[in-house]
Amino acid sequence: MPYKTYEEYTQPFVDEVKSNYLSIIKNIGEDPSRNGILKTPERAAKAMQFLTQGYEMDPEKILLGAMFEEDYDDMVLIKDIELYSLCEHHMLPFFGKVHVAYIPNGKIVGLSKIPRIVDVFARRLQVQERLTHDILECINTTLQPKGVAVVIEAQHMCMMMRGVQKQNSATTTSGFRGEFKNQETRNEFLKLIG
Ligand SMILES: Nc1nc2c(ncn2[C@@H]2O[C@H](COP(=O)(O)OP(=O)(O)OP(=O)(O)O)[C@@H](O)[C@H]2O)c(=O)[nH]1
Ligand SMILES: [Zn+2]
Repeated sequence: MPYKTYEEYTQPFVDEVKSNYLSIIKNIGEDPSRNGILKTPERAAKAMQFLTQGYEMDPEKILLGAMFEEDYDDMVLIKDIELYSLCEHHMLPFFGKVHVAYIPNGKIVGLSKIPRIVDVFARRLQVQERLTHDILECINTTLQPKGVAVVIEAQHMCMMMRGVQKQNSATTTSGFRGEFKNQETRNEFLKLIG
C-alpha cells in the first residue's frame, strides 16, 4: 500500500475541526460568508493541525535515528532553541527559549535532533513544567547520558493578552538529572546559558 500524502493524512482532522471553527466564528458575531474569512475555518483548522502534530510523532525514534558512539564526555550544550507551544488551559501560545545540555556516556546524538524533540513535545497542549520534564526524560531514557539538564524561559499569552495582563513577566522552569545534580556541573551549565 502506498504511503498517504501529508494532505490525505491530515484531511479528516481538517474537515472535522473546520466545522468547529465555523461555529466559533458565528458565535463571536462575525459573518462567516464575508470574503476575508470565507476560508478562515479551514485555515484555522490547518494551523491547529500543525501546532498539535506532536501527538503523531515519536521523539524517542527521532533520537534513536541519529545516535553515534563517541568517547567525548564533556558537556554538550544546545542553547536558545526557539519554543512555541500552546498552554493546555487556554489553548493560547506560550513561547520562549529552551536550553538543553547533556554529558555523553559513550554515545552522542545528532545535534538537530534536540530541537526536533523540543518541537515534538511543544506541538501538543502543554504546561511549561511538563514540557520541561518531557524533554528531560526523553533524552535521559533514550541516550542514557551521564547527566542531562533542561531550562525553559517562556512568556504566556494567557497571562499577557488576557487574565492578569502582565506583559513583562517570564517563567523559568528547569530539570536536572545525573551529574547535573552536582552543584559544580550545574553552575557551569547555568553560567554558559547566561
Ligand atoms: N503552572 C502552569 N500554569 C499555567 C501554565 N500556562 C497557564 N497556566 C495557568 O493556569 C491557570 C489556570 O487557572 P484557572 O483559574 O483555572 O483559569 P483562569 O480563570 O483562566 O485563570 P487566570 O489566567 O488567572 O484568569 C492560570 O493560573 C494560568 O496562568 C503553565 O505552563 N504552567
Ligand atoms: Zn493559559
